[in-house]
Amino acid sequence: MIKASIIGATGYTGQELVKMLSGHPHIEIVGLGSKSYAGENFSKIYPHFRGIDLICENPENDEIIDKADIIFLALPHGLSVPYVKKALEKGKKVVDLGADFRIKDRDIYQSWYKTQGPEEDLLEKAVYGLCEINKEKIAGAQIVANPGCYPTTILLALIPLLQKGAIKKQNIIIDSKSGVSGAGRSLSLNTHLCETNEDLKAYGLPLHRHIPEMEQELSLNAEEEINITFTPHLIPMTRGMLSTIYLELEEGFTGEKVHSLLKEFYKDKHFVRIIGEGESPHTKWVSGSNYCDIGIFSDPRNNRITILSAIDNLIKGASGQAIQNMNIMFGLDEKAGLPLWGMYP
Ligand SMILES: NC(=O)C1=CN([C@@H]2O[C@H](COP(=O)(O)OP(=O)(O)OC[C@H]3O[C@@H](n4cnc5c(N)ncnc54)[C@H](OP(=O)(O)O)[C@@H]3O)[C@@H](O)[C@H]2O)C=CC1
Ligand SMILES: CC(=O)N[C@@H](CCC(=O)OP(=O)(O)O)C(=O)O
Repeated sequence: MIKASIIGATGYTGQELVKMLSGHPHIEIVGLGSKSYAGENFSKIYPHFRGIDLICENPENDEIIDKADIIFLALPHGLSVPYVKKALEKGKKVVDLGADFRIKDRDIYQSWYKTQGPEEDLLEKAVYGLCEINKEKIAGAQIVANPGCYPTTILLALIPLLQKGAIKKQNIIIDSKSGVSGAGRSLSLNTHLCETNEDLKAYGLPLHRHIPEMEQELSLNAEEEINITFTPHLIPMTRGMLSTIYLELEEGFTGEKVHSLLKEFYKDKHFVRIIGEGESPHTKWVSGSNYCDIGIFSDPRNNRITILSAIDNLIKGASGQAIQNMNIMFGLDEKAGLPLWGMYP
């Protein structure tokens, strides 16, 4: 069995990791790191885990890293570096769910996140963990930077189209919606029931911190500097994310061709489902699952297409993708430990 520790286990993504890893055929959970609940039984924090019998421990004690083969970091950004350093020194593998290792240009990271981030030599070791695109690199990585939730929906839809030259590389406009669990478990007015229920708002304007992550990966795949327009919205749902992407077609391409191109690109990639042309994905179809569902609408009057991409922000947008990355890093079946289907209704 491969031994796993989760640091930040008491957060929303942390508890999703516990849920899926505890049913994983090749994994034994050996450590749950929590500063606020060290010494407490995990099921006391989350009673839906009654019976799991795992005690949280202070993540600053080296033991949590020493006894594991893989460490999942599910911490707010700015906190991962010391844990990653320790893990790498001890020859362990790491999947970081936060943003600290995603952006390759340190100056860009520091200006958007207002925190130091990793030094260049450490940063260089990290692979961007978008499983369907970077599988070979992930397989050889010791540290994987798990993508952000919004970037997961958007990059999975756009990268194949940029690689095949199907869309104009500029003037990409994206409108995304996220459930409230995307903001994590900590209390804030923004996530208060009375403030979010029956409300719909854009936030993070004018420039949300996921923009540089998306522009980095899009530019890499387009071999040209790409700037996007991106507006995220908060919707009164617990989980789920839908991105609506407006694109101009390159000459010779139609919505139908783009649909076929995406189908072909993802035909052997289990967790991305290209649905019928003219069909909109639902967040409910992917809720509780590791799927990303992508739909396409043609707009021939304007020579545009609209792409819709849906995930569960806590699964494909975070903990499910993190486990998929771990499976690739250890040469396991990519689907191992991940739910076959989501929750419905
Ligand atoms: N929620 C989502 O949909 C997604 C989240 N992410 C990213 O994943 C990471 C975790 O997110 P999420 O689970 O939502 O966050 P939560 O706020 O729900 O949980 C964060 C966890 O970090 C721990 N923590 C907080 N401060 C410290 C500290 N100073 N030292 C050590 N541990 C600390 C807390 O545990 P304790 O107090 O018990 O120590 C808590 O369990 C973040 O970087 C987030 O941006 C990525 C994609 C999607
Ligand atoms: C609804 C909500 O607040 N969502 C978060 C996205 C969380 C996330 O997954 O982003 P990182 O992994 O990059 O931290 C936000 O917009 O900041």
